[in-house]
Amino acid sequence: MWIDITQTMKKGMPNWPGDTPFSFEIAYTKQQTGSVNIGKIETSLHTGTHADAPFHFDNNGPTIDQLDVNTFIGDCLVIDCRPHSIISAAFLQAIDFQGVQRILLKTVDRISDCFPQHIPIIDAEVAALLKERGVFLLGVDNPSVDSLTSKEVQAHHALYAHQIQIIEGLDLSCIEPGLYDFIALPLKIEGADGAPVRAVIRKK
Ligand SMILES: Nc1ccccc1C(=O)C[C@H](N)C(=O)O
Ligand SMILES: [Zn+2]
Ligand SMILES: [Zn+2]
Repeated sequence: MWIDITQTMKKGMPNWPGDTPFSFEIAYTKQQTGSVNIGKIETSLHTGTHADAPFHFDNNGPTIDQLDVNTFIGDCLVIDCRPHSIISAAFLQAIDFQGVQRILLKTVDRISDCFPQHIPIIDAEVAALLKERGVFLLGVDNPSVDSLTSKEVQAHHALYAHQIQIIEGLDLSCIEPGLYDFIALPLKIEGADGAPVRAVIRKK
């Protein structure tokens, strides 16, 4: 059984302060077209469950359409990080990744209806550890891998420097730690800095 770990995209969903909120409307009704309803959306590409492309924080980095789909399909390990406000390399060092190349960090019991005030930050040293263990995808149940006020976005840069792709805004509310199959494919938007994903996992 596949489990959906995607936030539902809807009006009023949590949004990065000042960024474009998500909206969806029927632009042309069935009555207007005489045949079909046609919806349209407007959204920041960093609202809800999404992948960051390196171009998000590096003008020379690849855009979302240029990332390898194989990164986003395969085994993953869900790790419980709940007591920690800083996710350090020392904490992750002790965890057996079981040869898995994608890890998802669960940092909250359930995701909130509101944009969080504080989120745990990921120590920039984590990137080197993950690289050493063969991990190439890091997913979090937060809007960012860096602090909400960071301008340097060190964790983003460190992860990119170690070829580790980022997924943010997962909903791991009812998910127990452990090994899963994972699929979270970003929409193929040319030149984009990120894209929504539909993220699903299945217990191994
Ligand atoms: N949406 C934004 C609007 C303005 C400034 C930053 C953002 C971000 O999303 C950055 C965040 N560091 C991120 O992890 O993607
Ligand atoms: Zn993002
Ligand atoms: Zn990000």
